[in-house]
Amino acid sequence: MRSTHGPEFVKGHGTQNDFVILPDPEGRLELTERRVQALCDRQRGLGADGVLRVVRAGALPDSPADVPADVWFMDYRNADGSIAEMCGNGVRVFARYLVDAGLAEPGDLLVGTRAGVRLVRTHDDGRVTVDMGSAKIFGESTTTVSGRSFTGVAVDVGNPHLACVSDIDLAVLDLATAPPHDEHLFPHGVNVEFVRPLGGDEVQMRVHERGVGETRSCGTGTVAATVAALQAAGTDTGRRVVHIPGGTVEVEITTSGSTLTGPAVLVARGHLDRMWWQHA
Ligand SMILES: N[C@@H](CCC[C@H](N)C(=O)O)C(=O)O
Repeated sequence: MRSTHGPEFVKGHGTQNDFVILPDPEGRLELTERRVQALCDRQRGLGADGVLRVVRAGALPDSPADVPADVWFMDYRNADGSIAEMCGNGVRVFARYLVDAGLAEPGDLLVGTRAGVRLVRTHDDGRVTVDMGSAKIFGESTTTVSGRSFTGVAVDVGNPHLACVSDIDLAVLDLATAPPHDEHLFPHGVNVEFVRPLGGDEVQMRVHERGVGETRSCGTGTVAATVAALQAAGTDTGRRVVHIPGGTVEVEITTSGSTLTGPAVLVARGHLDRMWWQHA
């Protein structure tokens, strides 16, 4: 009987921001927009917020010049098939996969992304810390959700964010559709965070992700939310514990950069059906 096995996959999540991981060291998979959409579809596919292809940087024709060829590269795609520069929850899950698969030693390792190389540290308790680089404010903007208008800061975390701090009950927001954004400030779209300070160093956040919709967590979004919450508190460095619908992460902003710490979980592994993959 002919094998029905198609490409190998692993399913994982970081605070319930979930991913299909596709090991493809030599970059042989034809990962089209339609295939990414099919994989992420929660009815006709495996279901996920995004896809993480595991490929050597040197095997990817469009990998950034500053990523060494032998580094494992996180080729990240949103559920709608679009490419994004960076994914903070994805990097943690990606690192967990590398260690689990024996492709990297536990502890410190490097991951290539379209936003540059990131230093990642896996911990024995299942958490992973990512050096997220410097998160830069590049403007101020507004959006409207559920008839309420919000002002926020535009933050570059490798990818673009609008992080809006307010005291309103986040549960009342309808994030079923994308909040409108300023096309001039965000010509390639934007991830939008709604952030509520809870007192002390804790904040609550909900997010609408570019190319996905509302997700239960967004790692780069939690960094943007922390930058915005710190600014609202009159400072530009510090730490925040960010509560998202899918769990809790910790973010630290320093004068030179930022770190994100949170869980990374591998859930299942298997093979896609060969016929399904061919027709996806
Ligand atoms: N979920 C991610 C962000 C994924 C990319 C984002 N949707 C974009 O298009 O920029 C995270 O954890 O950071």
